[in-house]
Amino acid sequence: MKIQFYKYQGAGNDFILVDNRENIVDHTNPKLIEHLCDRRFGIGGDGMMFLQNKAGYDFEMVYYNADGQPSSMCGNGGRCIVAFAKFLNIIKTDTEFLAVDGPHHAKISDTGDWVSLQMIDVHELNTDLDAYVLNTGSPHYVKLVEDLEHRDVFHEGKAIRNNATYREKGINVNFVEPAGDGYFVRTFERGVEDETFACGTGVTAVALAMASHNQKTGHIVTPIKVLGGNLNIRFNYDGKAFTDIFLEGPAVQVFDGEVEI
Ligand SMILES: N[C@H](CCC[C@H](N)C(=O)O)C(=O)O
Repeated sequence: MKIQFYKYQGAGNDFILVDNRENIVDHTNPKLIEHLCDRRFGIGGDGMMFLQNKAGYDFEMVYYNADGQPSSMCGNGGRCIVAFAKFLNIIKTDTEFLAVDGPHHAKISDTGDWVSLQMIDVHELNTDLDAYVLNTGSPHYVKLVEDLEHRDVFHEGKAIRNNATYREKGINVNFVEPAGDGYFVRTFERGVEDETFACGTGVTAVALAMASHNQKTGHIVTPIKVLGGNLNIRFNYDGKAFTDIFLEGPAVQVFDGEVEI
């Protein structure tokens, strides 16, 4: 069977999207998703998403990592599926959709390429030696480093993701250093098992952890540079809970096509 697919990227984190409102694709086949995400034998992507109908919401986001396995929340994927929903004329500039971590509100620019996605509130921030560990819809490890540009993020990130603490469930590993009035972040992503050009739930985790690290409270806006561009995180922090968290940035349709599945 041939299906229509659309390729999107959000700050270089890239995804294959399918309009599955007619439920034509059985996406419970990890080998198929893994093949389609393969950058040489398939379309290529950090993950794959299916837009589906859901009573009470504009749509449902079903997300898989590049390894073909169902995943926790994908922030950049959430921003891209909102742009996809606008492209499909399902929404205009505001939306409420359902994802694996619950309902999400999002706004999209009239031009359809800038999306502000509300993330779940965060009430727990733990530490692991000198790193921070928190869940922003996906689990994240955040470590302040120096000379990030020259660090071996793949091997250092892979080692942490597979150590005795995290091996079983995995974790996304974010390395961060101050840059301008924000931060530079590089991420080794679970389920991609490689460094990606951006990680939305990851930069969100970094912004929250850095507010706590610097003991900043109130309404905070954190600009973050990633390999694939720039993202912005806005949130409220009272010293305990992080609320009204928005991940903002570009979401661009790169190409579309048909693929035999
Ligand atoms: N790899 C992540 C999910 C995708 C996260 C990332 N692409 C984002 O933008 O949040 C995990 O397995 O937890």
